[in-house]
Amino acid sequence: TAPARAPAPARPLPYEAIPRSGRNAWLNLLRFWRSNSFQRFHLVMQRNFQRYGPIYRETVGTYNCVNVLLPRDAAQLFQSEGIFPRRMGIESWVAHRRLRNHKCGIFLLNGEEWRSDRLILNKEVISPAGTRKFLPFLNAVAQDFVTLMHRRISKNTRRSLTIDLYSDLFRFTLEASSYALYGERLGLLEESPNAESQRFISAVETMLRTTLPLLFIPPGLMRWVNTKLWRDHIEAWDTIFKHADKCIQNIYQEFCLGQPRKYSGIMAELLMQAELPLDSIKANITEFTAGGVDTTAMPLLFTLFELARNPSVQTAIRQEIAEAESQGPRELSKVLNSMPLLKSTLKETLRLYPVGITVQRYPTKDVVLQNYCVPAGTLCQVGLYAMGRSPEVFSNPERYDPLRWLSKEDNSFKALAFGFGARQCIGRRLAETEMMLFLMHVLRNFRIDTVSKADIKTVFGFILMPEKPPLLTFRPID
Ligand code: HEC
Ligand SMILES: C[C@@H](NS(C)(=O)=O)c1cncc(N2C(=O)c3ccc(Cl)cc3C2(C)C)c1
Repeated sequence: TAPARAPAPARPLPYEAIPRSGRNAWLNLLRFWRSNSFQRFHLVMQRNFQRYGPIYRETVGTYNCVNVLLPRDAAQLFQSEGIFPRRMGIESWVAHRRLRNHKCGIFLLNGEEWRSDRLILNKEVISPAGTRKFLPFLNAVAQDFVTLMHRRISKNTRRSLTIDLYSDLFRFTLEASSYALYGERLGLLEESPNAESQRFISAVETMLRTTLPLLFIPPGLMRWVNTKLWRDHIEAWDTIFKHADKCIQNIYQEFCLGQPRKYSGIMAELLMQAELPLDSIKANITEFTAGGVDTTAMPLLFTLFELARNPSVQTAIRQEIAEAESQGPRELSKVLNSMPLLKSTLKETLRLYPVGITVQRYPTKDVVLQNYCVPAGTLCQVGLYAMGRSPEVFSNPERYDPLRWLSKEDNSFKALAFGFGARQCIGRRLAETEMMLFLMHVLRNFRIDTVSKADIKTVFGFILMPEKPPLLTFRPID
């Protein structure tokens, strides 16, 4: 008898056979608008994966997208992204740039324009050499944050401080990223932070909040649908650009007076290299200034909360910091590289609270996802929030356990909070370094506790944030 043949691999099923959430696109959009479920987009996706399985198609208004959950499907998307990876654009942002005749930064660019800017910016913003140069600047700001907290506690009769750290964290991340970008201190960690920078921080919040409802409306319509929303959006953008322009003017004047001898931040390096025209430097530095505030503040808040309700993890990290310090004075990047548990803690926070809740790509060639044939050019996205909490991907997903990242398990394509490949987050090293230094100094000086141990509810406001910021208690370690 003929040898038993291995069953031929099942021919991929047609695209039309992919399970679909909700039939009518416009009905979906209406439902979304009415129930304001944009804010629960991450939870809607998680429920859809539970209902339809690891792949499903969604059509909301004009937006049609294939959603995937598993690491191997993310890997497939990465393989088919081509040399000009593309995400869904944000029309309301591009509309503002056109309205004001500003150039776009790499977040909004595509194709050759994106690639040429990105390759030049990589050298100063994300390369190990670039990171080593701005690292001391971030360290100085992290130390000033600890000084600020000690100053506040010393004013208390009790030797502790229980506060909502929300606005302090925004001041910290803006102070740190601005120092790395412009080589200038804004003074946000002083007693009376200056009002202009405060206005900038709230403008970024307003811009992000008003971006969300505009995401799903065709650009031509948005001005008429809701003029207040559109006006607030544009006004917030104008404040953001005015602030960035003021910082850029300061450093540009100094630069024209004579080239700074020592490293004075990313902007100065880009001016000196003169590989990017000034208006491109401005467009990108503005994106980095605004993109470096909320994105990095949120994971710090979530990490402090999780360490407060997981005291054994907090103690283990404090132990690791003490050991890293006990090895005598070394270059800061070496100290950070000798704290794998602290690095895994950031990964664990971003698993449960991914700032960007999805990674999107348009595959440049047909791709097979979950044995369905997905044609080139179809918008696909990896549901990071659902993946991070899926028992199919992580054992005991509800447990905050940084050690899971240090086990010999295969974690490839599981830590996608910064995206992947040539188009991954360019601020990744700045954000990681900023958060590592902040936590190293804060945990070495304070024990963190939290009033309530209950899970924090999250809302999606273009970035993932807590519905209500947790109250945290800081106790100095003598
Ligand atoms: C200083 C700026 C900056 C900071 C800080 C920053 N980002 Fe980004 N991020 C960007 C820019 C710019 C892009 C677009 C990169 C591109 O399109 O080439 C981006 C893109 C991304 C993407 C899409 C990547 C992809 O593969 O499509 C993700 C996800 C992301 N960031 C996550 C994060 C997370 C998580 C944090 C903080 C914990 C963060 N970012 C902090 C600037 C920043
Ligand atoms: C939250 C996440 N969304 S994502 C990219 O995954 O879809 C994200 C990750 N990294 C950076 C950002 N940015 C901002 O917040 C922001 C604000 C204003 C401007 Cl001018 C530019 C930005 C960018 C896009 C840099 C956003």
